[in-house]
Amino acid sequence: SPSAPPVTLLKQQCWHEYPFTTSLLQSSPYVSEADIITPLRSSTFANIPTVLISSARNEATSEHAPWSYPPVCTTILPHLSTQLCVYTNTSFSNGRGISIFTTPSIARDFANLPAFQDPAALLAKDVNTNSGVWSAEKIEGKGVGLVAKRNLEFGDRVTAYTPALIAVMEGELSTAEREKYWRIAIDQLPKETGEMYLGLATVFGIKSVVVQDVVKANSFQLDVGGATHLAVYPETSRMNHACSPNAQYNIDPTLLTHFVHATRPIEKGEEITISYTSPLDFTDARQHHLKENFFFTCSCSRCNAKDQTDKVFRQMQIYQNILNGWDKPSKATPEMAENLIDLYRKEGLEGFLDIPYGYAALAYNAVGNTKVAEKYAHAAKAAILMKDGQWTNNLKIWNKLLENPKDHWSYRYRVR
Ligand SMILES: C[S@@+](CC[C@H](N)C(=O)[O-])C[C@H]1O[C@@H](n2cnc3c(N)ncnc32)[C@H](O)[C@@H]1O
Repeated sequence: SPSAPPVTLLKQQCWHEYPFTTSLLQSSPYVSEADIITPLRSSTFANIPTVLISSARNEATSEHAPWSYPPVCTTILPHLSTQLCVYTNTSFSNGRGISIFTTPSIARDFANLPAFQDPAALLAKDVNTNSGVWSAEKIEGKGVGLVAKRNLEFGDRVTAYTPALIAVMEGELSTAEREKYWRIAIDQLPKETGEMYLGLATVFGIKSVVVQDVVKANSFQLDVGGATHLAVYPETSRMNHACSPNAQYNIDPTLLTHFVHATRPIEKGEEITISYTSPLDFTDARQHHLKENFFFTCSCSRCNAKDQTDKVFRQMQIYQNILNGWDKPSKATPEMAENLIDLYRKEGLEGFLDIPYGYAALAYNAVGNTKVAEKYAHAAKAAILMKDGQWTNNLKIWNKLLENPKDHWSYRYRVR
């Protein structure tokens, strides 16, 4: 009979936890209100090592390949024990260009990615091509947002873009120093890309630190070379937040590309939204996160129906706890997993269905119904691909079950 180590196995797999570790729209720690109140003074530079800026506008030479200019670097920073430099490739993706502020060693990691090594890889996936399904328009109370130009179905692609700027997270430079480097990064970009960047929304509207202000309002987290970077995708950045978003995003780190897909039918003229915070949280926590990090008060349908939303969320947690418990006897049933799926749908959480689909796959397998278990394992995989992309380990969990559901630890576990 199959071995049954479910509790520890689930813990190791942590699959029930991953909604809380999704890479969210990232609020940058840079630029604080203090920067507005206290004008930047020369004393800000007091403890900063002398900056070695080479002439940034030299002719491109193979000496710096794949970078179009000689890297512009700080001195070795004490805590990082390395320099940080601006690297720009102006011909990246058919002349869209890209600038990266990172360490020399991580810059080499970037340069080795398929995004740089294999331009056909971006073309093959139609990256940086206008999908024609959205337009950027003014939305009452939200600034600019993306609106559907035609009806969209589940799974339709909305956007796929590479960033204009990627900057490593560090706490060593002062706001003024950082701005100096990041400004070079933007100035070295092709004109159109640089202008698009500088036209994006800001949080504080402070001209002297505009490059960081744009990052504050618009960056996504991207992990490369073992370090967290902030990335700004100008077109995608126009997408506003909703706690029941109709689109879901994932970032492919090998292509540096941010993909967005529709998670339910979207009508022509409807706003296309993603979630900036975990929608699997109580309303106060979501509101707090949005206010603290993105400086707006969310008035989406779920926030406006706080009592109802929180009541449903509580019920979802109860179901999930039962379905995730593998002690016997158990109250978990396939019907409970079906109810959980319904609640996710009713709350407009179609982009997060990988979780209840996963519970359903296990709940059906646990009573020996391998056919329906397989159906839900496939559905969980499709949802994971949309939410976490193809590189996530979470796919392996369901591939394992699909190899042979009868050999899986969960098979008939609750009827034995
Ligand atoms: C990434 S930008 C989104 C695009 C932005 N609306 C623009 O005009 O470019 C994030 C900013 O948009 C605004 N925003 C996003 N979602 C919103 C919402 N649901 N309600 C109000 N403002 C929102 C906030 O000012 C937030 O800091």
